[in-house]
Amino acid sequence: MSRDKPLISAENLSVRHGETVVLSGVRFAIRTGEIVTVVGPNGSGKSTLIRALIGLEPAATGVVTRAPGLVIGYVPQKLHIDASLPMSVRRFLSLPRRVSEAEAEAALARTGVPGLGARPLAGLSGGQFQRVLLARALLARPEILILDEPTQGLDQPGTAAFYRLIEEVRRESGCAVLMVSHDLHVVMSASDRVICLNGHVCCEGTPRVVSEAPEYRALFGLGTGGAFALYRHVHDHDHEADAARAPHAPHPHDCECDHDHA
Ligand SMILES: Nc1ncnc2c1ncn2[C@@H]1O[C@H](COP(=O)(O)OP(=O)(O)OP(=O)(O)O)[C@@H](O)[C@H]1O
Repeated sequence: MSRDKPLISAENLSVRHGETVVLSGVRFAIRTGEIVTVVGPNGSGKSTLIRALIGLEPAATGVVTRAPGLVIGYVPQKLHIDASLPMSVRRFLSLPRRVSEAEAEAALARTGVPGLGARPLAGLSGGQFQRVLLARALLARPEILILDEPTQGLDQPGTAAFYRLIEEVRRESGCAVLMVSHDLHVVMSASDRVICLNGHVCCEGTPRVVSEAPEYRALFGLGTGGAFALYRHVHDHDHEADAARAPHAPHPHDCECDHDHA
């Protein structure tokens, strides 16, 4: 696959849920080897963007293009497992492609949960389950890994280890990584590019410096980071055209981007 051609791209992408415009005018591209992180407040359309890029949500306007035959390893934000489902971790790892015992165990070891193969899927802790989901995604040998809030359920050391693992996977396999995360200060050090979403692409850029700043507290209420001060902004959108955006979504001018919307 050419390094220059995007693996996935979108032009003027809008997505509706019913009458509500959840995303509007999104331009996006990710290329081989890049780690791109999507951040934004709750309800800002992050999961919707991911799902639209994969083809799980139809575009209301615009177009999404995926490289022909692109192998995607997707870890969704939520995967409901019926507690009565008698499925072992080992069997789950063989869906949809059958993998050998050795491959399955290597993947589990890689993601920090060796020896879990015989356990019932429904009996795993949240953190173990996330790691098993990642193991399954890696077994597909993806050209792009797409992770929607992959560290939910992981403790702090687990979160840091998870991002180190993602970087390792990228380094070794050269795959691209697209993820949604709220762990901004951790993500900042591991991402090549950050996209701030707020119903549209509010700003995007390369993380430069890690610092403490009030913007992050104002936006996410967590009091750490200040990651929004780190973005090198590309201000390529028209806030006047946002009239039709979701009424419940945060107003674009509420976005704590480090630039002047006037
Ligand atoms: N299937 C659906 N039907 C109707 N509305 C939906 C549906 N899925 C999402 N929405 C709405 O679309 C908006 C964006 O949702 P989305 O899940 O993409 O946000 P998000 O940024 O990923 O949020 P979070 O950080 O809470 O995960 C929200 O207002 C949500 O209520």
